[in-house]
Amino acid sequence: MSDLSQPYLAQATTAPMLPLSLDGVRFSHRGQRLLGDITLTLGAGRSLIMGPNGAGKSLLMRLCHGLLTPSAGQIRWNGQPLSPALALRQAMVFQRPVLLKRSAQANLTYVLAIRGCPRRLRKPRAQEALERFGLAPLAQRPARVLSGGEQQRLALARAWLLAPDILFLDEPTAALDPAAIRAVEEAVNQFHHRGTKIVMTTHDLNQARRLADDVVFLNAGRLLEHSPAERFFDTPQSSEAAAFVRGELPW
Ligand SMILES: Nc1ncnc2c1ncn2[C@@H]1O[C@H](COP(=O)(O)OP(=O)(O)OP(=O)(O)O)[C@@H](O)[C@H]1O
Repeated sequence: MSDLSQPYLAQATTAPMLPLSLDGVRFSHRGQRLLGDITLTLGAGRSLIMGPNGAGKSLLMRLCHGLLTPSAGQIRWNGQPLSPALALRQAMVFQRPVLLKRSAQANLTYVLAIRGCPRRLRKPRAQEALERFGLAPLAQRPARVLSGGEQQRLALARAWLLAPDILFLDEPTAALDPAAIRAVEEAVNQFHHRGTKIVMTTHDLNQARRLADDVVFLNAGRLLEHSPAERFFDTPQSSEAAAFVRGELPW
């Protein structure tokens, strides 16, 4: 009997993916520079991307995840450009998760099937993930009628089965109530304790204080600061970050 808490690995490569490094990364649209030039290195741990509305947080994550292509500059994973094999080793969870019109359990067995997990292992593995994220009683419920917090945890359970080296989360707790926020934070920490690199955006300063190992602070498409969390919150280096930490920049 295989250990269901261990990931089903179908990766073609297991070479370390970190550090994630951005060198002069720029993103322009119709001649307007929306982000740039970003030079940044992210190592292990939980990196929280913060900044006011429109700062470029989502753009930065989408570029790193490979959903967008930089207009200039380079993104490297341990020195390598993103390849299809490396892309399989990262996952992204959005504010409104994209779920299949099937049961919660079937959303999970589906990704296992796609990744080549043998049929007999799919349901037990899906069940383990549902239990891990407190969703076991909802296994047969259509995923799309789950509450916002439940959908978010289902998206995390699905990511868990993919055993990503890197997990990107774009405002995963926006519009959730405090209990649901805590549940998502606990889920994020389960990934962290498994050794998954977390890159996450949030507007919630308290959440960032609870989760962050380091903070990337963007304002108006520019990188103003990348610091260990304690330093960012205690002695922000720029006046913009200081205003943001005091809650004086519009979110
Ligand atoms: N695909 C795109 N095409 C054109 N403009 C875009 C595109 N995506 C984002 N933008 C613009 O780029 C800027 C940064 O957007 P982004 O979504 O990254 O901000 P954000 O920091 O995540 O903001 P918020 O906190 O409001 O979610 C915004 O002005 C946005 O309108």
